[in-house]
Amino acid sequence: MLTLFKNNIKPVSELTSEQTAVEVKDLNLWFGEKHVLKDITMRIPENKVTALIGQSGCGKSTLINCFNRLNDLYDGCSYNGEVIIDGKNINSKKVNVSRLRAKVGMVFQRPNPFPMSIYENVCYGLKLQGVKVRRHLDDAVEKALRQAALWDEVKDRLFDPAMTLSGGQQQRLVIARALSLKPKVLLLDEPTSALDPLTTLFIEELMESLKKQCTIVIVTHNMQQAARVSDYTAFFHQGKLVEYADSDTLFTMPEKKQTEDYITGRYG
Ligand SMILES: Nc1ncnc2c1ncn2[C@@H]1O[C@H](COP(=O)(O)OP(=O)(O)OP(=O)(O)O)[C@@H](O)[C@H]1O
Repeated sequence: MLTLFKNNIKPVSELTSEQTAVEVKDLNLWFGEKHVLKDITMRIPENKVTALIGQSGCGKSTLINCFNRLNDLYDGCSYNGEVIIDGKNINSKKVNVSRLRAKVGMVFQRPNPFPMSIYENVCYGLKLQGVKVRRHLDDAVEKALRQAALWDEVKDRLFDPAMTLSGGQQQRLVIARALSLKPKVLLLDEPTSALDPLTTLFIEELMESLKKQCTIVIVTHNMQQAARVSDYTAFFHQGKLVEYADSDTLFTMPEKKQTEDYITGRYG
């Protein structure tokens, strides 16, 4: 049996719970009457990049929003099934949602820095958590900005408004803001679709280095990007998980015709 793929990438069927950052079990979600996620079961491997692909409206964003309970913000949303992170079902009513959202960071398509300085943006979450000592905040800000490959560009202007940064810098700032809380999982919802090709490449390289410290889940419409950056890829259609495999296999030998049609651009 072939168990060792390149870069230590195992087939998804062989992932154990120790190697899993997020385990999704029989997850169903509705917006009102509309059944949006249908019986999703999958293991998202730790310290890897997993890409979610599929036609617009198939439920990719809704699924990652289940990993930090963002769907709770929408009236009329209901769900059942389990999402297990750190051995706990985060759908349980007992879960502290603020703590969960620190552990599971999120970056959206459009950079969304807060209207405050670069420095204040990065330490915003830490201050909310009660960190007050200036030296601790300084250290955390520098560390997060270095991890997001932004430190050299902003170290002399930390107290400038974040809005004075370019789009690509703003996106890295938002990544630094999430990293300052040492997330276990970083969710990226089409993080480069508003950026130019060079900045996109920069963010893609960043993902490769960040996966050493956290698990990355990226929603993308860009097949080349999914093939380039991800270790695993899941293909969804109309709320169902159609195929999930290591990316090399999914992009070169998909099992299902539907997957092949999508990745070769025959539909979608
Ligand atoms: N807050 C909401 N209220 C009602 N319906 C919603 C809400 N959010 C998403 N939907 C619906 O759920 C379905 C899945 O949407 P979702 O945004 O998850 O798809 P997606 O695959 O991420 O699409 P895209 O690639 O266009 O971002 C769509 O039919 C969408 O209209």
